[in-house]
Amino acid sequence: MGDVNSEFSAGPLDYYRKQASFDWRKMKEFIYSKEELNFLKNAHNKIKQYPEFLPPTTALSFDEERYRTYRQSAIARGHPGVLFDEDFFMYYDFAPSTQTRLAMTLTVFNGILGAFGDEDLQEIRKQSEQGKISGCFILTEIGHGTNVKGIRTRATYDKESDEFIIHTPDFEAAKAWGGGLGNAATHALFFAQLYVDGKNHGPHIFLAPIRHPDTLLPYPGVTVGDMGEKIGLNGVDNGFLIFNNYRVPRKYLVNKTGGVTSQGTYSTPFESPSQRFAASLLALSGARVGVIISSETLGGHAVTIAVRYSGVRRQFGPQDEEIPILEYQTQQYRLLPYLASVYVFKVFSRYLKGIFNEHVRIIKQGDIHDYISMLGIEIHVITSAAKPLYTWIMRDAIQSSREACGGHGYLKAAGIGNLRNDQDAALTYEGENWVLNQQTSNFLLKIWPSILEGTTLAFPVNSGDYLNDAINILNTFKFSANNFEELYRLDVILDTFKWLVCYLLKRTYDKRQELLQNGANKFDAGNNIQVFYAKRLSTAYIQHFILKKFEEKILSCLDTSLKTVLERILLLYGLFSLDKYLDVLYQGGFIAGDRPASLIQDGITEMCSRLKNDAVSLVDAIAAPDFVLNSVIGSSDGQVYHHLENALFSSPYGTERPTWWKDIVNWQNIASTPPNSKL
Ligand SMILES: Cc1cc2nc3c(=O)[nH]c(=O)nc-3n(C[C@H](O)[C@H](O)[C@H](O)COP(=O)(O)OP(=O)(O)OC[C@H]3O[C@@H](n4cnc5c(N)ncnc54)[C@H](O)[C@@H]3O)c2cc1C
Repeated sequence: MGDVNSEFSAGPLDYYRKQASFDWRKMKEFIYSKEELNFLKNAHNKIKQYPEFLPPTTALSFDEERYRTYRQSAIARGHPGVLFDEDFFMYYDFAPSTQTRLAMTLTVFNGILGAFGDEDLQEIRKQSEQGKISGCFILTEIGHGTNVKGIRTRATYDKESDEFIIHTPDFEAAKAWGGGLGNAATHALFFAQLYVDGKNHGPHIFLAPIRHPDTLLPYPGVTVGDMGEKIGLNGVDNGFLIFNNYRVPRKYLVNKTGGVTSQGTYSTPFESPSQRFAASLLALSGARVGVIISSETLGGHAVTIAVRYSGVRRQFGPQDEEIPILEYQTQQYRLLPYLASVYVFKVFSRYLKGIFNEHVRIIKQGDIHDYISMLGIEIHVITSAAKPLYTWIMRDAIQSSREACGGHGYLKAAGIGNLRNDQDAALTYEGENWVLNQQTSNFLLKIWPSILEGTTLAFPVNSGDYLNDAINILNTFKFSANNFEELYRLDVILDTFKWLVCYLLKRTYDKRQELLQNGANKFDAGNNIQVFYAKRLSTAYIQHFILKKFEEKILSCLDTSLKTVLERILLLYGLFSLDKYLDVLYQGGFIAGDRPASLIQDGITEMCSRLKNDAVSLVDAIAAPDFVLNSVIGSSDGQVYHHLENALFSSPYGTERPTWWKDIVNWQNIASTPPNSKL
């Protein structure tokens, strides 16, 4: 299943499959490139051959889960181009712990060495690519995460020995959370404050060998351990790392953004420390693109399970016969806007991956300043707003899917709980969502005065072109729809978002000026505009761009049946998103009276109802194979009760009497046991 050449088994989902207005195979081929479909098909065929990738038959202990993930990672490493592909981020559809591990140990570790390390470090990168060593990347410390400038690990240059002395002054300065570090990493890339002759040049990236590759024992001067059990992603060995005056050669400073000569002279190609720092952080955009694709994939799994279950599960009905719960307006509202989000996000992630890869290509051919070129900055601004939006909406998609499946959705065998726990970490890593959003809003606030002065700003990938026309948009744009026919036009929704961005930008900027004029310092003024101003600005900015890219995708569609359903998807996603801004639309006078809000809200339920009969085929087009979804209630044959029965009867806890059954019979013995006595 999942392959365009396969058929679904006949069963309870036929009712909806027969009503679909389009061919799910054509939709699949429209959303994914041929290359990606081939990759996924080969990857699925391959992993099916390994028991490590098949769903476990019993619950795994912490150590078993670790070992399983490690074995999966090793198998994936042994099949480059088949099970993972660094360039295309295509391995996100199965085994979230393994993907995360591979992303950190291969994509990020090798990517940073490749982009920022000079010739001396390329040998280490090659060894990592060949699997001779295992890397990790650690920015975070126990006491500092988002505030990278506040980290306290020190790297002091020692001219006598031509080495850096790496030191962790106390536990709060221990490097923390490194993925792949807890059990396995032989090498760590990490941020430390660079000191030369007593002067601090700020956080720089260093490399250190930390464990012997043959014995995995830490080198003297290194203490390394595991962060312990987490609420998800337990296959990933997130670790901590402490250095005790540990020495590494000078060449282990990853030096393209700033280096030290053997005479102890520091130099950087950048004009200011803040530019240098920005360039090293901009390089992390790639990992964010990975998180974006991963969360849209996990959200897609959850929505697939819930839509299929809703097509089969029946409760109540107008007459004797019960109806599928997908027929209920509430069920549609709880699932279909998220299904639409998954579609819109899939299209945007693929676009983002494309511009990111192109940027990396430019950097590889150009020089280090390309990181802070307008293209690099625009990509950073886009990923900084997209990562929070994707991960929050997919969190809601997974949670709503869980609830929409009722009690059975709460079973581990339903497959949604694991998705929720594994996806949850994405809200925090690669930039904590609330803080990351500020990167986008800060950039927009910075350019607002130039916009007011009439300077034309260039956006290389056109995410904010319309801002050059902001004054006109604010003065002339008004909500133009008076009825559904006028509302269901893509330009109406896109224009509304343009207005929202301009209005929120002006409002956020003005609010900050007001705070400053009332005596607030810059730090406080920046903090006190976040909740209802800057955060919503950042989100509106990316919503507009995502919608624009989906509209472009629709325009490229030549199949009328696909086009109609894609337009409905865009309208549903757009209206669902706009509903969250109704207060702003009223405040700014973009809409007035009760009609526009009713139109938008009725439009949402109307679009849900129009997409209802297509929902099962829409999930069929994006669904992972059954063995990947691993859900008793969400498999493609729709045989919910049959799979549920099998699961209950084959469970070791199913029909067996527990080994401690005598204690149930003689419960009074337990109750009368004196406190503190041994079991
Ligand atoms: C599963 C997992 C894997 C990870 N893997 C890695 C890894 O491989 N390498 C690595 O280096 N790190 C990794 N991390 C760490 C992760 O990157 C950090 O947790 C993240 O950057 C947030 O930092 P923090 O935990 O110190 O939170 P803090 O920065 O302390 O933030 C805590 C809270 O304070 C708020 N806050 C902080 N500053 C501000 C501000 N200026 N304005 C408003 N609110 C603010 C935040 O929004 C957040 O809610 C991982 C984390 C997890 C959970």
